[in-house]
Amino acid sequence: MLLEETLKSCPIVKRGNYHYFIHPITDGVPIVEPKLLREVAIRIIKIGNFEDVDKIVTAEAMGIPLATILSLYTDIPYVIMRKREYKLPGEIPVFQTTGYSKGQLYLNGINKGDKVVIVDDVISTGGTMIAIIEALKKAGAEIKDIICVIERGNGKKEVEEKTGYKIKTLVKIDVVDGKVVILDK
Ligand SMILES: O=P(O)(O)OC[C@H]1O[C@H](OP(=O)(O)OP(=O)(O)O)[C@H](O)[C@@H]1O
Ligand code: HPA
Repeated sequence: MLLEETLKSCPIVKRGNYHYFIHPITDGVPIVEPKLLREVAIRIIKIGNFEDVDKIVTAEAMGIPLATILSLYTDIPYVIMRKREYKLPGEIPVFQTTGYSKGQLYLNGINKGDKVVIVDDVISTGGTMIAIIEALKKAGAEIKDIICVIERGNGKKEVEEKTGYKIKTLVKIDVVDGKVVILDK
């Protein structure tokens, strides 16, 4: 499939000690082909539970194209956790760490009791997913499903153990000797 094929040939750069892979779905670079975007969206819809869901939730920046296409296919609205503070009433700030960055994420637009599906491009250390789940719990949302396109490292397992939620992914990878390798899940 196109997702696996494009991952195998994508470039790797170092960000501190972190070997960062650069791929259209995770970075929008060098170019996002509609064929790939469609394949990823359809694969997410096939494994995801979008029944009776009020909102799709994602994190800035690279969850946004995914949430947009999923929203168009499912007719479910979406909420973006932004890195910018808006100071709106009820805004929920949470701390986010990744393998190469630290910062804040801000949640708006979720009401108590909302049924949500979380979607993101990658889960690596799991720091971002922990922040998203924490914010949604504070908002009183009911998390119906969590789907990430790509998993690498131990983040998925750690978040599952810590939170009790199951995280679905499309592909598991590792970065070995400057290359992406596809792993069995
Ligand atoms: O499991 P983790 O180690 O937290 O890594 C995963 C997160 O890293 C990336 O986000 P980033 O904050 O770099 O923003 P971007 O979408 O702008 O690249 C990606 O979009 C995930 O949200
Ligand atoms: O290696 C990566 N590449 C792209 N996005 C990411 N988000 C976490 N890790 C990565």
